[in-house]
Amino acid sequence: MATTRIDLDGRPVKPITICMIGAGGFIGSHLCEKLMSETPHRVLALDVYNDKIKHLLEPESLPWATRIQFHRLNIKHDSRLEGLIKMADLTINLAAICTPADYNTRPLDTIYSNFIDALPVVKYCSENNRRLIHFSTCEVYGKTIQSFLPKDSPLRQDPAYYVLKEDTSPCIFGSIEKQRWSYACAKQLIERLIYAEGAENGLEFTIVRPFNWIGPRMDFIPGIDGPSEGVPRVLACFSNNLLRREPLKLVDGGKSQRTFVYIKDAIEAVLLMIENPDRANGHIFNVGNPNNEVTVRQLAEMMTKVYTKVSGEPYLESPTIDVSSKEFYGEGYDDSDKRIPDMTIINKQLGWNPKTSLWDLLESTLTYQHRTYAEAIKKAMVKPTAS
Ligand SMILES: NC(=O)c1ccc[n+]([C@@H]2O[C@H](COP(=O)([O-])OP(=O)(O)OC[C@H]3O[C@@H](n4cnc5c(N)ncnc54)[C@H](O)[C@@H]3O)[C@@H](O)[C@H]2O)c1
Ligand SMILES: O=C(O)[C@H]1O[C@H](OP(=O)(O)OP(=O)(O)OC[C@H]2O[C@@H](n3ccc(=O)[nH]c3=O)[C@H](O)[C@@H]2O)[C@H](O)[C@@H](O)[C@@H]1O
Repeated sequence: MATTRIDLDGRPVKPITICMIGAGGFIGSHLCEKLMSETPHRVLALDVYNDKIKHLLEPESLPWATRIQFHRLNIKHDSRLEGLIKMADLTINLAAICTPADYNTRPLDTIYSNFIDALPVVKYCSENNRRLIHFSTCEVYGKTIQSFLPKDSPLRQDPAYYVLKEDTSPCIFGSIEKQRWSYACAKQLIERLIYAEGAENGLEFTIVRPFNWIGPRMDFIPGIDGPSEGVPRVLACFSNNLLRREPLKLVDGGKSQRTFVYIKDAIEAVLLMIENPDRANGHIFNVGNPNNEVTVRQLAEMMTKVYTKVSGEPYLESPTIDVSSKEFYGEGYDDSDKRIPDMTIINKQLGWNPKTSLWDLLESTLTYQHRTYAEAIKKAMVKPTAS
């Protein structure tokens, strides 16, 4: 018998129905796993694909079979959307094009996916008085103020110029021809629309700004479970290079900095938002791990060390190679220099803090990558490619 769940204020948590749009993706699949295995909540899982949640949908004998339903639909044009939102107490919208390689090469699809396609979701929630948790991105902060200071300015050491805070930090993007920022700008505008729906029409909303969540099932390995010319996010790119024993490509020397958080830590934060509406409604939350900051070059070096450990394969002589962003992503690329989340608001509202170090999260993730892909890659590399 499942024990009754208690919220942060000691009150019993009532089982709810969640309409999860984009449930078949990286974050959605981990969120569905958590909800099914640890809570009594029900999930209407909406997505175009369900490969990453198939293990939750079959067989019928699974203990949670009656609590999760998959609906294959594209929210761009599907009349079932409003009905599914009305059937649920809460809608979580994860649907997006969210791989940087698409932002400057498919800017229209990126803007439509991250702004236009989200409009009906917000409208249906507001008109039907349904709570919304919307996934934005830490990319809405763009570049830090520090990155515009003179190289030798002592102010560069002052956190006020680089720590990113939900209620005070500006959004600083590159110029219009830097089409990389099509995604972040679309996310910013949907945030502003949601915030306005809250202010003017009383929409109960929470906005999540993930700071580089990484773990198993993130994106795809090109040529194995995704297009061979596809360019996924950095974890999958570097995993692919390691699996194929190729040098890891460092865009513009890998100087950019990121903070990475383990997907399983981040999902705990989302569950707290789900089960503590009084503490989460009306808030924007940074969800990241400020203690896990590395440059991309340091990430490559650490992943190489961890991979050698989990695979038992020897080091490569030249583990990395520098490439220009123009060569790697094409015209219009630009980058965030540094992403350190301020944790004040999420600490105060939800008492959440990440636990897993970068080394540990890479060890479990690369163990998964090696176990899942090593054989398939070996076969693919032996088989001559079709001439
Ligand atoms: N993973 C991260 O670290 C991270 C960081 C910042 C922001 N985010 C945001 O979190 C959300 C989820 O990210 P993710 O990493 O799980 O990405 P993902 O690409 O793995 O998942 C997105 C899912 O949405 C689905 N989808 C997209 N368009 C759709 C449509 N029109 N109709 C139905 N389904 C559609 C896709 O099929 C996919 O399964 C996105 O909004 C993304 O911008 C993620
Ligand atoms: O995950 C997030 O929090 C957000 O950031 C990501 O943006 P970014 O971190 O720039 O995406 P990656 O593709 O993971 O690139 C990270 C860094 O690694 C670099 N990189 C990537 C791939 C590679 O092979 N080599 C390499 O040097 C990129 O240039 C960039 O500086 C994506 O925009 C979204 O998932 C999300 O909005």
